Amino acid sequence: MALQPLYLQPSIDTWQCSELARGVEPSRLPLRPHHPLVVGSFGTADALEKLAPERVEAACDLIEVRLDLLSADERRLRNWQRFEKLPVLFTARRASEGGSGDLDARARMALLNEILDDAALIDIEVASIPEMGALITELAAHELPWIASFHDFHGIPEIAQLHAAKEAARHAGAAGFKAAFAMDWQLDRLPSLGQFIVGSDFPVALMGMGPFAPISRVTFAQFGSVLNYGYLGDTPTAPGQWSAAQLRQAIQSVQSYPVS
Ligand SMILES: O=C1C[C@@](O)(C(=O)O)C[C@@H](O)[C@@H]1O
Repeated sequence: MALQPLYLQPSIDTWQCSELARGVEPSRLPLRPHHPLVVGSFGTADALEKLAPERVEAACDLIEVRLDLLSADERRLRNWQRFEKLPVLFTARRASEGGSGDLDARARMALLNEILDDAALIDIEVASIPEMGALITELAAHELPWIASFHDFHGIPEIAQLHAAKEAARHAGAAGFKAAFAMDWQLDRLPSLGQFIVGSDFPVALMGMGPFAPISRVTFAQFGSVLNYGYLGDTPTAPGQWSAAQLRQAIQSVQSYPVS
């Protein structure tokens, strides 16, 4: 499969300032300012095996395969190759940020190393950067971009904490920064979180989890969040996710009202 790596662009048109500027032609950047992408996330091997590619293509711009949710036999099938028109983002999530199987850094790197030829983008937690240096070096050698992620299942981080995590991601050579956090009632935090996206010269994706996940995901997309996750099949990969098809439709319905 010869898919191009996926390059991320900041939500405002300042990509020249970012790490991305190194040798990358803007024309190769599929993310355009205020044009958020929808990520269809597979929560089960069954969906990966059975969903019709046309249905998946209609629901999202790229797919996420959660390697930590698949058995060794299921991974060997490489069923993600059925979706040859879509870029694939691979994730092997650490347990402390919601991953399955309590995989240590070595095991997660081994899973990711197996699929590099099929990958357009890799997810590495900001917290895993220090222990996954070997993989990060390998990705740089393959010119394969990666997104640095951050998860908080208890509440919304302070902007200063998000800023520090984003700068750690940028410093380590990530192509973007993504944070998912529990949002129970704090809708009043949406404007400042939105401004965190709008004011960034580095690609940022934010998403709430829990009761206000749906409203937050549409709102953050309006602010220019670059990756917006929904599930494919019947099993969400985070609490409160929309299905990818619903999310895409909702984002499309508000796309004439971008916030910047
Ligand atoms: O990091 C993320 C985002 C996510 O947690 C969400 O909130 O939609 C879903 C995960 O599968 C993915 O790896």
